[in-house]
Amino acid sequence: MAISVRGLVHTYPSGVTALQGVDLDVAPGERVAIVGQNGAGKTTLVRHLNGMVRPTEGEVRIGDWSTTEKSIAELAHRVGYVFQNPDEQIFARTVATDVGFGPKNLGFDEERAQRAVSDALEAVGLAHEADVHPHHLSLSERKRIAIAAVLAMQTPIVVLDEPTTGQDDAGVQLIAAIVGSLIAQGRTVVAITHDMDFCIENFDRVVVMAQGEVRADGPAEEVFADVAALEAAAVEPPQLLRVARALGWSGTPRDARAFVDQLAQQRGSGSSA
Ligand SMILES: Nc1ncnc2c1ncn2[C@@H]1O[C@H](COP(=O)(O)OP(=O)(O)OP(=O)(O)O)[C@@H](O)[C@H]1O
Repeated sequence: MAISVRGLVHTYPSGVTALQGVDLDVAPGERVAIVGQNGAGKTTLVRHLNGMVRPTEGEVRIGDWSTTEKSIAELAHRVGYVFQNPDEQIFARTVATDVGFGPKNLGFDEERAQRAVSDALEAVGLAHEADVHPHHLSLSERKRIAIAAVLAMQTPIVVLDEPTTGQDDAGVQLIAAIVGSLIAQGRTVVAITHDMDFCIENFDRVVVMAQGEVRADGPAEEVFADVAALEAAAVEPPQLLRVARALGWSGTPRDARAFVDQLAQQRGSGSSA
């Protein structure tokens, strides 16, 4: 399902204007990462997608719906939102009840709801914790409960706010696999991330925000090659790219495999650039 954001301005009651006129189109099935410093407006932008925050000016469309005409409950059929802090999202006494809340609220019948819950818990590696109280689990596990709760809603659009925070390598790999599987199912994924390695390895398109504006938007390779835009937005390129630049390479290796291939090529050609 497509997302269309037009001329979006948001001013909080405190008087802070967090978005200064944002335009963004996301095609159905696309995966987009939003990056930028703290306070750039990323969370404010994505909270417009499920109606938690409403435009001061401009419009947000989710498929053929304008968010201003829909309630949060209606928008929940189309947009699943995973909070940055899982404790803002988790409230039930068992993991399974928490993950089952969304499907139940969306009107899934008992059988579909149960399957949605068990598939989602399986996907995040927590099937064995279904009956445990979420507060007995670690932050990284609670984060995965929050992801499962949104997966179980089977929405065409999934928004992830800082999904890899607090995850170890295995957790990051698991989240990368979830993003891959959502895309394979034709769903649209929008993720805010400060983890540039996760970003370049898993997202084809990167949107850079600073001071409530989109400063760069395009294929990951192009955006991360735009040194001026990254510096202006105070975004550090991914680790491998920094090493590649230090070596004087012009290419943009997106993961360790691509880096090693490029290294082998350079050695083969006897060149340093
Ligand atoms: N509920 C709120 N009330 C008032 N101001 C807010 C509120 N939420 C965010 N802001 C302000 O709006 C601006 C943008 O914040 P936002 O959280 O959208 O940025 P962000 O890029 O998501 O940052 P972070 O990476 O820290 O989450 C900041 O100046 C922030 O202080």
